[in-house]
Amino acid sequence: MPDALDATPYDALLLLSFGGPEGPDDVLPFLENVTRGRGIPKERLKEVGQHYFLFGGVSPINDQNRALLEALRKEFAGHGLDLPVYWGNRNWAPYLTDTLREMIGDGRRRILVIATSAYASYSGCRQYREDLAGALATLEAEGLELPRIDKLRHYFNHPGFVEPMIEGVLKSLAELPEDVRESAHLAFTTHSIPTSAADTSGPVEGHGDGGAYVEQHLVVAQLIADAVREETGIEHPWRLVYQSRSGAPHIPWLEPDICDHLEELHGSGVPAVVMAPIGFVSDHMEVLYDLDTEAKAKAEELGLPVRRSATVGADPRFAAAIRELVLERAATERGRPVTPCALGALGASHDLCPVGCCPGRVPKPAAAGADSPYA
Ligand SMILES: CC1=C(CCC(=O)O)c2cc3nc(cc4[nH]c(cc5[nH]c(cc1n2)c(C)c5CCC(=O)O)c(CCC(=O)O)c4C)C(CCC(=O)O)=C3C
Ligand SMILES: [Fe+2]
Repeated sequence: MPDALDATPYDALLLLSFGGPEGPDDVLPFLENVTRGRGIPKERLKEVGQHYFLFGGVSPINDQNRALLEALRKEFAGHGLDLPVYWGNRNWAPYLTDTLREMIGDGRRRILVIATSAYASYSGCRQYREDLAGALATLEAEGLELPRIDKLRHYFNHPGFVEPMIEGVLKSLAELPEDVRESAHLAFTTHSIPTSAADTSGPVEGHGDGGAYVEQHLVVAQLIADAVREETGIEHPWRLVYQSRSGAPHIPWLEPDICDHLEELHGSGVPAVVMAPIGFVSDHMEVLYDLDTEAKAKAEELGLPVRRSATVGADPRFAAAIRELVLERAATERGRPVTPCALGALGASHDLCPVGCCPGRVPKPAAAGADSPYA
């Protein structure tokens, strides 16, 4: 089975992430990088800066990515897969452009990218592809010969992403006081985005009514709720809710917010809630602040027992899923027949984002899609 070890034509994997500050002096420059040109109110920025200062100015996302890198290298080595793994970020060091420059220097010509974002949307997909294009433009201007870059498909419905979250929800349920456990609700949370961005997420055919973003999250929520019912015999009511809203208040974003949802559940007599952050790949600031600090404070104020379930982080099953996704895509690129692995109703997502997928407000070049100006 030589295929099992063969990532040809790829000669490197690039873990592409958001980035985050590593100390107090990094916080404001980081926030400026994130929000450049997108009209986020100053008050919101100051407020978000406080979230970071509360944690010593250090975002947990970098250590999460270091752990995932280590898990990936171990997973690849353990399976005899000789594929170097690099790491670059959109908004903080190690910056994507610097990592790509290093990769070119190391002779990498066919790079496969895995983004730490599992779902379709402008913020979760095209923006990563735009930053890839921006980095390629910079390196081209430096006279470097550009590598070819592909991006792995969305993996929200891959068992290696979903199964650790099922286990996490079961664990959180088990941690709730016994007398409220059976009646607990599940609140699946993800990053709120403007409804206009949600409606245009994914390929053009699926636009409208929350688009691929909401549809994909609903599939994951249903998969987890079904698995929990199978395991416990209890049908816990659930809802997809949102967190981390920013932007001007008059622009509609996806709702309800997790804190409003907790209030509503408490008001209608629900005795306990498990918050499951299915929209995120690791326990970064949106999870540690928006859920573990803010939403838990709201729950405490209400006297509502809540637990927050785990994200996949560097779970070995997630590392194995990434190895499988790499080999699957490599085989596809070699023209081999592949049965892509995916759970639930939607099936495997596209390998190549089609033209018009997850458009931004302002058209910009994006790499690793059908509309890429690069090879
Ligand atoms: C869909 C989505 C994901 C999930 C997919 C993915 O993971 O990529 C995500 C992840 C993240 N978002 C993060 C941080 C921030 N996001 C912001 C702002 C925004 N996010 C948005 C969307 C998303 N964001 C949007 C529509 C905005 C508004 C303006 C804009 O379009 O830019 C702002 C500005 C201040 C604020 O308004 O909150 C910050 C600081 C961090 C790092 C956390 C850490 O440091 O540990 C991570 C992983
Ligand atoms: Fe964000």
